[in-house]
Amino acid sequence: MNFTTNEQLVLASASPRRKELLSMLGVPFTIVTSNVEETSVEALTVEDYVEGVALLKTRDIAAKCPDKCIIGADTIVVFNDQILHKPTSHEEAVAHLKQLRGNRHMVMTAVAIVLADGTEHTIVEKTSVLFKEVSDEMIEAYVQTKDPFDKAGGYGIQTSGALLVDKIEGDYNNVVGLPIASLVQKLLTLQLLKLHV
Ligand SMILES: Cc1cn([C@H]2C[C@H](O)[C@@H](COP(=O)(O)OP(=O)(O)OP(=O)(O)O)O2)c(=O)[nH]c1=O
Repeated sequence: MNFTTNEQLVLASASPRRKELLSMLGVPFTIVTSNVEETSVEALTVEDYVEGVALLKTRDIAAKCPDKCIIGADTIVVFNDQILHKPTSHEEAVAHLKQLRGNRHMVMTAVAIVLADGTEHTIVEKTSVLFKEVSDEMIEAYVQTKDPFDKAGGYGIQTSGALLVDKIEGDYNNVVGLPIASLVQKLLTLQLLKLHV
C-alpha cells in the first residue's frame, strides 16, 4: 500500500519494533527519544495510566520539536488488575512469567499523537493473550536468554517468548508495541496520511 503525508512525522520511541512497524507505511519519519520518568504518572485505571505515559513521552518530544507531528506509545501487561512492568532482575522475570503461565492477561498499548498546533489524540488498543501451562524449566531457560528485560511483562511474543503463548485475541502488532492498523485508521481520519490507489 502506498501512503503519503504532508507532515513531518517524528516517532518518539527508542523501540526498534515500533520503528519497524511504522516503516511499514513507507512514509518518511525521524526518531527522537524521550527519557521521561514513566512511573511519575498517577491514574485510577490501567487504561488511564498507559494513555498518560504515552502522552508524557509524546509531549516531551513535542516540546523539543515544534511544527512537527509526534507519535509516541507505551505498552503494558495487565494481569489481575496489576501492571507487570519490565522486569529488573532474573527473579522478577521468573515471577512475572509464573504468574502469567496458564492464564489470560491483557496487553495494552496507548498511542499518542501530538500535532504541530498542539492538538492531542490518543488510541488505547487491547489484546488478550493466553499463556500455555509451561514448566519451571522452560521459564528458567527463557529468562536465561535475557530476552525478557526490555519488555513489558517480561516476554516477547515476536521472539522465543512465542513458545510460552497459547493463543491471542486481537491485534498481534499491538502486543509487539504498536497497533499499526488502528494507528493508520486514525492518521487517515485526521488527514495526516493519504492513501494512493
Ligand atoms: C508483551 C510484549 C512487549 N514488548 C515490548 C513493547 C515495548 O517496546 C516494551 C514496553 O516498553 P515501553 O515503555 O512501552 O517501550 P520502550 O521502553 O521499549 O520504548 P519507548 O518508551 O522508547 O517507546 O515491551 C514486546 O516487544 N513484545 C511483547 O510481546
